[in-house]
Amino acid sequence: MNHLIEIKGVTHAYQTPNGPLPVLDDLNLAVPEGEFAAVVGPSGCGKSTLTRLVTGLMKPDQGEVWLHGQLVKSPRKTVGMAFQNPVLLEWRTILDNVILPLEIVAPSMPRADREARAMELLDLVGLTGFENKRPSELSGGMRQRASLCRAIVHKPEVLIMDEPFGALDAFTREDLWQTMHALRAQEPFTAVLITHDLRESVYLGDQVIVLSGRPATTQFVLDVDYPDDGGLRKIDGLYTPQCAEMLATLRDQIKIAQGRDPEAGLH
Ligand SMILES: Nc1ncnc2c1ncn2[C@@H]1O[C@H](COP(=O)(O)OP(=O)(O)OP(=O)(O)O)[C@@H](O)[C@H]1O
Repeated sequence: MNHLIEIKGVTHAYQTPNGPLPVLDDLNLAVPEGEFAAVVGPSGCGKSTLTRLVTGLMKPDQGEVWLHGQLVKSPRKTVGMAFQNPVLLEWRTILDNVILPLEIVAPSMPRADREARAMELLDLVGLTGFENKRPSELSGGMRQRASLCRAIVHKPEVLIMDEPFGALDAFTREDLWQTMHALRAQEPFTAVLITHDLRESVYLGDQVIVLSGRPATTQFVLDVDYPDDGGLRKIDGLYTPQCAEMLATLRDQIKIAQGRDPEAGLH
């Protein structure tokens, strides 16, 4: 199979005043082109560290990260990023914020073409009419929609998302989940989503990767078999026995990752 992202035997430790802090230990994962991988694991296990390695912002002590058949040795321009707090520039309009990656990756692209590309995405996420507003004039959910447009405007080879929906209320979050599927249907991309929300991981993921406690290794991989509704994933599907079973499996795996007994009660 053609894997767009391959992480092979990655081991990493941070150097701290108290000595090395091992964070990742012989971590392996592979994401095929066009697939959406959700990564879950105990708090502090090393999920964000993993994103820094995939984007080339850091080099692992051992092991290799491959993107599109190329060994990652330095920061990659062609990666899209979205974070919990959308870092939009207040002195730019929403349209100019979305255009920003094109200014870096495609400096010779005519302004009109950049605007057309950004407007196409803003339309897809329901932000037509807000393109000339400043970020502070938008709600948190709208800002996150704009930030998702900015993350994919330059058609990145991979989209990395670190808890992009974590700070949103439950209704807005579900709206954004559906927006993600709409964006993918329009222009397929390969994505890695870091999340603490197991329902989110199942709704959005083609595979869910459970990391062990720190130092993290790949503990379990769930291939998501979402109830099919004519090729569409509906939120209601989360409440079917099929999804309940996947969620129960993931909950048990998280307990194991935390060093708890899945058969035990709350404690
Ligand atoms: N630059 C750094 N220097 C030293 N230690 C670090 C550094 N960055 C992260 N750490 C530590 O490494 C561990 C893993 O951090 P990381 O942010 O990757 O975990 P995480 O799984 O994303 O956490 P959370 O689930 O809480 O968001 C944590 O204990 C953190 O304190």
